[in-house]
Amino acid sequence: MKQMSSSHMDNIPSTPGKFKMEKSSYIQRCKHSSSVAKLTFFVFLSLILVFFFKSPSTSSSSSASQYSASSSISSDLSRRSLKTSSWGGLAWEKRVRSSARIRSRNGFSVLVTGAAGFVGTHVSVALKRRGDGVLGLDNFNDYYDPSLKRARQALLERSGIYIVEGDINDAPLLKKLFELIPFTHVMHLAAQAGVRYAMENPSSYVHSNIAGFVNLLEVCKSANPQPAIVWASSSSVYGLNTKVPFSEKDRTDQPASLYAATKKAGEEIAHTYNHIYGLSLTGLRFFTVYGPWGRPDMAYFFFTRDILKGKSIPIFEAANHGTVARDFTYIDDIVKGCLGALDTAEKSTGSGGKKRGPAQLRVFNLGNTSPVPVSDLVSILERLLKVKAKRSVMKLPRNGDVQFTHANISFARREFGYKPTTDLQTGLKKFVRWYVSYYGSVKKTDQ
Ligand SMILES: O=C(O)[C@H]1O[C@H](OP(=O)(O)OP(=O)(O)OC[C@H]2O[C@@H](n3ccc(=O)[nH]c3=O)[C@H](O)[C@@H]2O)[C@H](O)[C@@H](O)[C@@H]1O
Repeated sequence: MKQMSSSHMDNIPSTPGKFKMEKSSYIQRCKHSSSVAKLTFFVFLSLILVFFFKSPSTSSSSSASQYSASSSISSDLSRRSLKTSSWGGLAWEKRVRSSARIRSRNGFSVLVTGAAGFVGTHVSVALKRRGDGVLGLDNFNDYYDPSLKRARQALLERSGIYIVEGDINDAPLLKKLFELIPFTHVMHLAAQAGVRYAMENPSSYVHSNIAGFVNLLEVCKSANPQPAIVWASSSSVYGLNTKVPFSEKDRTDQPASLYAATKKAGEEIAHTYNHIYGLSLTGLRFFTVYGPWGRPDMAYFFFTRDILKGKSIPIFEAANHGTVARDFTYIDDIVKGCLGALDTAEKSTGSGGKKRGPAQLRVFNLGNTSPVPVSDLVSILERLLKVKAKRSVMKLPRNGDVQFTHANISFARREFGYKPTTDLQTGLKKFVRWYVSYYGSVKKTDQ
């Protein structure tokens, strides 16, 4: 097994694609047209295109709300992105090759989807640091502040990692990447995350976590060689289970949110592609991952922001004042788990879309094994920020949250020595240090 490197980045500074309009080519063509009829036609066409691309459900800013677009529009968009997306060309291919170049003996070449995301950024840096070739893929959607994703991208660029801007639903783009690079592994982290947002925008979960995953697997199964795939599932698949700690052997057929249901669907889809095509697939059930460069939609992150702003913090509690708790897991421990899973992933067995023998299929819990009540999380933040939180205790809303998570990690420990070492207090200290350095120490930060 390769050495696992830690990814301390606390001190250094998934979803429809982006569509760039090529208005100028139309304008130029209009200029050179001798026929008035042609001119009128092109102006008309341009107006339609401008209207189409600027309409709220299809704007190039890839807004979170656009996911509610109908499936016919989104598949139409995927096709359009081929004509208008900015990838391709010799300079682009050179950047792709250089980023994916392996720099250590027996190194991997890894396609990291969701590379501008929280876990994706940390995993990419750790892989690069140990000499693996890393190519990122991300659509930079605005489910949360895209400027944070751009800052992570800048961080990766400084490590020599290029992020291709595109969507996992874009099959021609994925095929092109596999044509250029014989990836040994795919670290698939692009997803629509967040439990509660699934009630607001269900189709974004289907688009990224189901359609996008299938699209990626379709390309991987036809690639030659087929890569081994490690991908992000979620602790939320344990749903309404009450037996703790959660073991991989437990039932996962009672999801409490559509998010959880799409991750569970991903696990079943993984089974199918493993069974039919011989793809090596490892799903990682992450337990509430937190840390520097984290996701602003997660409680520890926006609690920090709101405590500093003097805003009140909604702390959920279950019926009869029941404790709501999470097995919060620090990002560096998760990175070690991801690398351990990659290092022990066996090769896929198929080629040219045909299975040649049985392939590895695994699912692991990656948690911290010590659940902490949300109210204790707030107390730790108060101490670290030296600000008293305005607590507003409220009933756990019925929007997908479960009361309790707790990982049994013995399988990951046995298979690749996974052993989390960061408790919540230590991890949050690193997060707060990063938060203050990133957003400034001003208490009334506004992001
Ligand atoms: O473990 C996982 O698989 C999941 O972990 C997190 O989901 P969650 O644990 O719900 O994380 P947060 O949204 O940060 O919530 C943490 C805790 O704070 C509580 N909370 C959240 C929001 C709020 O306003 N108040 C509040 O008390 C939640 O009920 C939960 O117990 C991530 O958001 C998911 O993407 C991920 O898949």
